[in-house]
Amino acid sequence: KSGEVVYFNNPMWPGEAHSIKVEKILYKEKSEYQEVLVFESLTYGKVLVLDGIVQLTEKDECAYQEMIAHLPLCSIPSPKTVLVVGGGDGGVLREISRHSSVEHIDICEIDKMVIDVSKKFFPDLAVGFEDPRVHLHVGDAIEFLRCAPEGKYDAVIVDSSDPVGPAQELVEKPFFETIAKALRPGGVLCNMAESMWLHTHLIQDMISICRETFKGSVRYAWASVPTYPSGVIGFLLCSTEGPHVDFVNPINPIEKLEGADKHRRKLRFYNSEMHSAAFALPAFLKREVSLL
Ligand SMILES: NCCCN[C@H]1CC[C@H](N)CC1
Repeated sequence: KSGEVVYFNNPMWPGEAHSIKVEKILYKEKSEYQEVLVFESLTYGKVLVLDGIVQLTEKDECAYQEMIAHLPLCSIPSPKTVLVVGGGDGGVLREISRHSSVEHIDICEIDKMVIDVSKKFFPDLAVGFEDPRVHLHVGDAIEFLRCAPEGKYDAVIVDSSDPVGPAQELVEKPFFETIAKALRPGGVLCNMAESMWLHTHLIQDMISICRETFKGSVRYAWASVPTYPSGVIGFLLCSTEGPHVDFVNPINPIEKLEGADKHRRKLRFYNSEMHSAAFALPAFLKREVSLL
């Protein structure tokens, strides 16, 4: 209710809860897949919640959307064909469309309600759907990728919710194998990869699977997102066999793209320094997930 504080606790982060003060509930319905909630918060703008898990807030969504899109796309010379798995709020599409080299963007989102709710309550994110290069597929990404042509994509971005509920299968080996098949040689994957403080076992499992599945590089990066549990979120960057990809030093720096579009919203988080810094990892993580 308005004025109350809502507590987000979940088996994904036992023994702790994150709380945000609610000003006004704006939307609350059950879709075919999950409960969709939107509320106006006191200090983070509007907030999107799926099955009791914060997906984004207007105040800090820039960190996640900009990093998950530009870490992969700035790591290859001239991305042309991109696939987004999930991402129904449109924020990642908004970021991909900054890249003038991109000619075709497929997005596969399972829950139409997320798209409709974002268009109604989060126009600054849903603007991503207006780009003429975007081709929307409402359905299960497992099926979509099973049928995807071999070597079609330069980049795949998996902007998923937590692997509990609809996104469960998106961290399993068969799914990663279909992504590797759909990527061209030297193509790149950027996958949401949870919290270094809370999920090192899951991160280790994902890294092991990706090391077997992607014969290029596998690197872990992270960013600060205050409204995600433990205040950080990780990204797993993988490249397929082929032209070497150096994820740490962006070959296609965003700064050369900026200013191209006067009326486009400015970047609020990502830049080439943040890109490189994102791959610096704490000692415990390097040890625990056997990262070089
Ligand atoms: N496109 C909005 C972000 C979706 N990804 C988030 C990653 C962290 C999760 N705990 C919640 C969803």
